[in-house]
Amino acid sequence: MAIDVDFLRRYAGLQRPVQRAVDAAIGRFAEHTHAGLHLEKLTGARDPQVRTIRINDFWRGVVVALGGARYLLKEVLPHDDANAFAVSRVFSVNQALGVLEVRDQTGIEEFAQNLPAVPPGDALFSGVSTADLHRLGISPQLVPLLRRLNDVVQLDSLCHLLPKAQSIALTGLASGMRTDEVLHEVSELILSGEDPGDVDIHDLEAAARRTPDRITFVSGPVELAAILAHPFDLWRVFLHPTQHDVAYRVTYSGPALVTGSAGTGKTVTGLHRAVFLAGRLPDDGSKVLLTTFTRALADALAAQLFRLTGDPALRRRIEVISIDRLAYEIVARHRKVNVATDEVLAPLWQEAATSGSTAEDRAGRPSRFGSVFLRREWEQVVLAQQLTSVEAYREASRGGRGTGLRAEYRDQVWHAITSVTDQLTKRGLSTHTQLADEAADIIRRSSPRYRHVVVDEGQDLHPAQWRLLRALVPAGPNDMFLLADPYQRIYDNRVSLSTLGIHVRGRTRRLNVNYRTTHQILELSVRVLGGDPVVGLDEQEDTLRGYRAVTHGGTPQLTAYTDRDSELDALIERVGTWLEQGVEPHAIGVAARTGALVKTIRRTLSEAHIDVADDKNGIDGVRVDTMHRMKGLEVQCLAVVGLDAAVLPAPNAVTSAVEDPHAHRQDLQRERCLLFVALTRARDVLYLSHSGTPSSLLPGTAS
Ligand SMILES: Nc1ncnc2c1ncn2[C@@H]1O[C@H](COP(=O)(O)OP(=O)(O)OP(=O)(O)O)[C@@H](O)[C@H]1O
Repeated sequence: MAIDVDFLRRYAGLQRPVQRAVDAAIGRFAEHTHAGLHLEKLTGARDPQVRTIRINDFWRGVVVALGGARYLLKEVLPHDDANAFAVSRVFSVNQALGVLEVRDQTGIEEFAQNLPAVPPGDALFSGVSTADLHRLGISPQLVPLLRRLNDVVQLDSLCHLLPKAQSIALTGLASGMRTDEVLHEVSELILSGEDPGDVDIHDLEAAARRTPDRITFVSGPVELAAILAHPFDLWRVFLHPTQHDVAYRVTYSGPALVTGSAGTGKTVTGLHRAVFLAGRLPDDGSKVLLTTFTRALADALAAQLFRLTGDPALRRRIEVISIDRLAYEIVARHRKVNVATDEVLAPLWQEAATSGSTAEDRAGRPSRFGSVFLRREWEQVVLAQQLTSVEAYREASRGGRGTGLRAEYRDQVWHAITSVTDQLTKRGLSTHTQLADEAADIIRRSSPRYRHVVVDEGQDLHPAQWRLLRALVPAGPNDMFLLADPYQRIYDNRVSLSTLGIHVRGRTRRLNVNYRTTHQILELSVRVLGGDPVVGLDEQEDTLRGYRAVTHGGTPQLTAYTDRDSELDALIERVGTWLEQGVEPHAIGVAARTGALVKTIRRTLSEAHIDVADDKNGIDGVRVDTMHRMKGLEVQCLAVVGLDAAVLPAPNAVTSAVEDPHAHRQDLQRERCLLFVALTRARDVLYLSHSGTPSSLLPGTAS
């Protein structure tokens, strides 16, 4: 049995007793078809393969016979609507794309009757040959009618009755595109450019299997019940053809990298991959590691995994844990671990920056390096390359770290760094990055722990974390499945996987369709990025060509206030309106650049009696967080506030252009990515505000 996405959407909206009646009817239907009983056909049906089944006195299901004993559950509708639907629809295979299509045949016939005759030579498609229409997947039965259209207004009315692919193709042709351009566009939009292989227009089942974004096959009642239990989570069941192909490919000969910008379903694809791999593991205790950047994201992954598979045996084979936690646990099995928190580290770096030796700058003045510079140098150069001596540091390449450092500066920087690391050693403290390398060493000395690893949010991992991941799984087919978006890199880790022994060449795939945000929100978010090229984990320049959203909505609103108080008053009103409109508190988010501003907003909303979420204490409410902590999450309505020139880009996170122009550009780009991450968390509604001068990162303001 197969299920259509329309059926599931409709089912989700039914009252529970009706849902139960649907469940029972499907059960009876399955038994009857197994017993070889046939459903009664409808008189006057345009397509003899369409039938209906009784749910109760008021509701009926619409079913399509795909051939053999296979049936597609297409719809569930009130009695009369179900009959009208079933009588009018025709199911067929698109001869160009191989996907299953449905058209409103009765509607098309009525349309044809009302169409005025067209004088010969004046027809809309007179310049397009029948062979070309065929090549584009237009149903042969439609061609005589298409020959009678003489303008795009008529075409628009007809398109509502046609399958999506055919309506896209005809609209493209009517707009003056060439046949090959239209074919390319349709194939991209419907199949993501995949080759459908040999198409048999009589094989409805094969066509249904080529339509995984609309149709899913279930193996039996258990799987069916699991799907019906969560009808809103369409992602669990319907994957876009590219997502499907990427997640369910039987073998990648080595590490595979899936890129795609915000909301393209990387996480969803990674979850499906983890389940697919787990399902193929022998029952000998082997495991899949599913890991990500932070604990909050790992918790979100675990919750999604729980919804994706109800099979406890499968779930046991997938370990979901953040990379920091994993490193900690591995090391903690060998020695007592105390993690150096930011509260401990910040003053240490501050002290290193303000005391210790100085070197002379070019003008002969004594100079020191700032704490942010020193800390980044330690993480991005010293720890990244595992440098353990000043000699090694003097020789090290500082690729991506801005202008060069003279030898005497390097000695000074090394001295400052060791003053901090000595302190850490003395106090028995380790940072997460240090723990990752220590854990990698431990694993290398023992043995790999997993058969496969799946890594989400890979763009922000540190080389030490990649070394750990590499050690955790033996190199070979399907060893590593990596998901990353270089446009969402919001920390400073610039990694080349190949230098870390992770070779993805020839195994990179791209997802382009954004399922989360509206076209309007995406358009604004992409403008924030500013068009500077970014380099991915595979060292290739990334591009946003083809990146698009499938839904439309209102234009994001940017509002200016003279001061913060009025901005926050407006925020209270905005959030209040969303709540009044029935948006659940946890589906509302508020993001700001700094922790201080987040604190103020939390307090302000609480004082206005709006519940604010508190994960630590399990309190549900509006999620108010920094842009960094919004990474990977999504909400229905989002307010991004405090977008003032003085706050974004954050002055303390951007090296001055005078000090280091290269680092300055990189820092600005990172701040842009951060704003991009924040804006793309919004599903339906995005509200932006600032006090005083707006941030230069907002489109339309000078940068
Ligand atoms: N094939 C699909 N059908 C329906 N919804 C989908 C599909 N794929 C993804 N989605 C939905 O789109 C949203 C984004 O998916 P997901 O979080 O996997 O994207 P992502 O690429 O990991 O995003 P980001 O990088 O921004 O965190 C989710 O709400 C998800 O349920």
